[in-house]
Amino acid sequence: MISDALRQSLATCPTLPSLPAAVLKVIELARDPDVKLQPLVEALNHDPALTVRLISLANTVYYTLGGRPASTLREAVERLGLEMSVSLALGFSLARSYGNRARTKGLDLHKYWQRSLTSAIAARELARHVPNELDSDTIFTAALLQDIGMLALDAVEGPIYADTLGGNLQHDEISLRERIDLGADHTEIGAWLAATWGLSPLSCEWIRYSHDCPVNQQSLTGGECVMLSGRLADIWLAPDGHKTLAQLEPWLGDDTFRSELLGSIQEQLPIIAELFDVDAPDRIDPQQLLFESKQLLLERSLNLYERLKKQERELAQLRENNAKLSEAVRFDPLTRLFNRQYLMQLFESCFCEAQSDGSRLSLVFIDLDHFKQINDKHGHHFGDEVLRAFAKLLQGTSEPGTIVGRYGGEEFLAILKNRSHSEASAFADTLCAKLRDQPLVHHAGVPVFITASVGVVSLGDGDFSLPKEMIHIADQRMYLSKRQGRNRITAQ
Ligand SMILES: Nc1nc2c(ncn2[C@@H]2O[C@H](COP(=O)(O)OP(=O)(O)OP(=O)(O)O)[C@@H](O)[C@H]2O)c(=O)[nH]1
Repeated sequence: MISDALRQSLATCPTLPSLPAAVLKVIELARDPDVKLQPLVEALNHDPALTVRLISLANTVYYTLGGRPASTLREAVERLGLEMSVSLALGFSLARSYGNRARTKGLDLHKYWQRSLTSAIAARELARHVPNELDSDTIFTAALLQDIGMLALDAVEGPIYADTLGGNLQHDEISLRERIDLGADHTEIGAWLAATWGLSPLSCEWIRYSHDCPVNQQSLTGGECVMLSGRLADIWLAPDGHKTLAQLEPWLGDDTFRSELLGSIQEQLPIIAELFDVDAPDRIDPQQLLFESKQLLLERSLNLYERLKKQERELAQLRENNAKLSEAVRFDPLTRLFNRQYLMQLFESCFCEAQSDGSRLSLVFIDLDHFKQINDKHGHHFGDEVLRAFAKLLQGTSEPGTIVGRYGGEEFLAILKNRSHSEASAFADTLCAKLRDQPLVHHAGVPVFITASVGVVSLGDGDFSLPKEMIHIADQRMYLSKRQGRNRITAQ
């Protein structure tokens, strides 16, 4: 949005880009859909300089196409087409009134006109090359005037605008700086100016959105041809043209299309530039530029591929860490059985389930006997080995569905879902029998037998209202086994 203050300055600025009466008349006439050629030619005839230029443009190779040269303005306008004639009359008079010489500070007018003309040609050529039927002459006008707001800002804000433009900015960066420094960018001002001259609403809209990014990749609209035109012009005017070309890749079709497009823009540049008294931008080598832009895109996609691979590796690592973390949350690192915390969670849910559906539930509390002696006698490391061996035995003795885990140091729990008290006692018997029958481990080739004190409890043994009450009873029964001499099972 243009601020009121800026709008006021624009409205009263005496040096704002302006059009001679003849051109304003021509614009007004051209807006009439039934416009006749004669009054338009008459209006243009009031400006001899314009007349000469329009005739000379109509006689360039581009428009003559082998026919006889145009000698009158009428013939020239017929050949150029109405919209094109209006557009050129407009451009000529602006260039004439505003000059195009390079200045030391602020807007470089020569560069300005080079970009405007290149954009206009680029937009028109693009419109001609895309399959859609587009009004290439109106597109030419909008592209030619897309930066006209820069002339206006230069006239209104002189020194401030010179600072805004300082620092060798890219064109997109200029728009951004204008919005920051002046509250509006030159496309807004340009559209406003074009409207005051009576240009069609469509032309004003295309100027306003000329610096946006096109949405369609398959079939460009007129406005989108204008949007791409300034960027196409930058292929000639900004450094690293191949980078600009690479950025335009999504909209410019295949290599043949691109090569033809660049070739035809390049062909017309000197003709139009000469008419506007501007040096044509340095020639580019379309093939070389296409090659470099393809190389760049290839490099980028390789980099992208590398980055993708790196991200995939990071994701895999993250997943692995996550899995380790969730394992650490559930498992005891020494025995690989469930740890106490997770065991309690499981037991609580088994307890609640059994309470609610009346199913059976039993608990076996196991404490290895004289474990301190094992450590003291053979070392802590050997003690660890014993704990691992017992965990393996416990797991091997359990039926599928029995939950076993390490409750603490040398204490273990077995949760037997849907198992009666006698079934749990039988399980404890089998376990203790195994311990008695075979050595759990060997130390230096010598068999080491371990025994355990066990407590068994079932849900039906008491009026348990909390899971911890049942564990407490199992623990007490295990202690009873200890007190009664160890290596035994207490189930009552
Ligand atoms: N090697 C090893 N020892 C452990 C581990 N956790 C606990 N302990 C040891 O287990 C021993 C338990 O000793 P106590 O509580 O006195 O029990 P105990 O020697 O088995 O005697 P009773 O239970 O009365 O038969 C302590 O020496 C702890 O250091 C472990 O992860 N590895």
